[in-house]
Amino acid sequence: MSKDLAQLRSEIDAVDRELLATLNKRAALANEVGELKRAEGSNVFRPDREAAVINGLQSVNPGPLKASNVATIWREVMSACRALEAPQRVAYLGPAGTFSEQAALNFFGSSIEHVPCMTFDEVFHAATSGTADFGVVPVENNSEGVVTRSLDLMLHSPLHIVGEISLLVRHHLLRLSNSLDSIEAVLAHPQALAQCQGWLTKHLPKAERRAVSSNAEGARLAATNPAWAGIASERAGSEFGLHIAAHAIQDDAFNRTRFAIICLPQTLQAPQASGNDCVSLVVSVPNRPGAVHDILVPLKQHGVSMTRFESRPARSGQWEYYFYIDVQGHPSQPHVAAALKDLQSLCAFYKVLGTYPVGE
Ligand SMILES: O=C(O)C(=O)C[C@]1(C(=O)O)C=C[C@@H](O)C=C1
Repeated sequence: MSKDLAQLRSEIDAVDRELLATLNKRAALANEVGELKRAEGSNVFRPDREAAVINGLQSVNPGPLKASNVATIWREVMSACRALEAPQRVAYLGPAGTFSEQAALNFFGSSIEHVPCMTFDEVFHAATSGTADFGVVPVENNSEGVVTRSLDLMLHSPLHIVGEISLLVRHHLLRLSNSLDSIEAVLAHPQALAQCQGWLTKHLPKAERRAVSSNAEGARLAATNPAWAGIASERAGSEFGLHIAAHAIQDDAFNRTRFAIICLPQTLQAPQASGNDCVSLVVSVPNRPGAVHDILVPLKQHGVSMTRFESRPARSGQWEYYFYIDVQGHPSQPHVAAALKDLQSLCAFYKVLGTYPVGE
């Protein structure tokens, strides 16, 4: 005879108690690891170890839990254990409810100390000055291209990139009512206004588009005036008590943003090779014909794939540029090391922004 609901629930209760005892045993072990690390002065956050834990469990997972469930659960378990060792402070473009905050939570799990900042400059400053251990900044959107301020700030920053994460970004039109009538202004970050420009032109041609410091800030302001609307996430909408007047208004249905995880080298050194890695560089070349072509030759010669090539003005008053280049691989691989060495010898300026596992 099959079990009834009460029986099944009482079995679930018993398993939950076993799980709780086991999780606490794990947390106590992590506490001991924390003491060891404090004694030797080593880093608490070890993303390479966390990835190995998750991969190891996925490889022996008999189901019915899916591999992705295993990853989600253990990311949170390790986030909680890590916070017992030492809470990791993470700076991002706030206020609460931004996609940057979501990216921080997806990467570190929810047991972090939040350091919301007003601008990207402030995120860099927080991570450089020690107010935060890590920063999370958007670097690229698949429909709008690079986030120029983040790239410009990386150029002279002592921070390096230790990880990346990409998010599917769905923008909603949020306001105090759920209609599209009588909207005088739409307030959002310039990137979001750009990502929704087609929809805005079609549905709200008369509304002013007002750039503000973040989408969540736009949502916050929209909650103060019934004639204003914001463009932001569902979370920002609930945070400020707004209705979704129009769902998913971004022009590209597969609108994704890539975020970089940045920190001082003493907080976390470049992660070891994971098997699927990326090196981010910024270089400039002497101002002569063919110089840009020349720097690509070593990559071809050593069989290294380039996954990104962006240029930014050098602001020297001349027509000079910095080139942001991502290549596949890890410098511990001889062909990657050889390609980078040859490339560096051709550059007037060469800086490795980071070596890190390719994100989801
Ligand atoms: O193995 C470690 O170094 C730990 O600190 C333990 C642990 C974990 O919970 O498994 C926690 C934090 C680290 O980022 C990696 C793993």
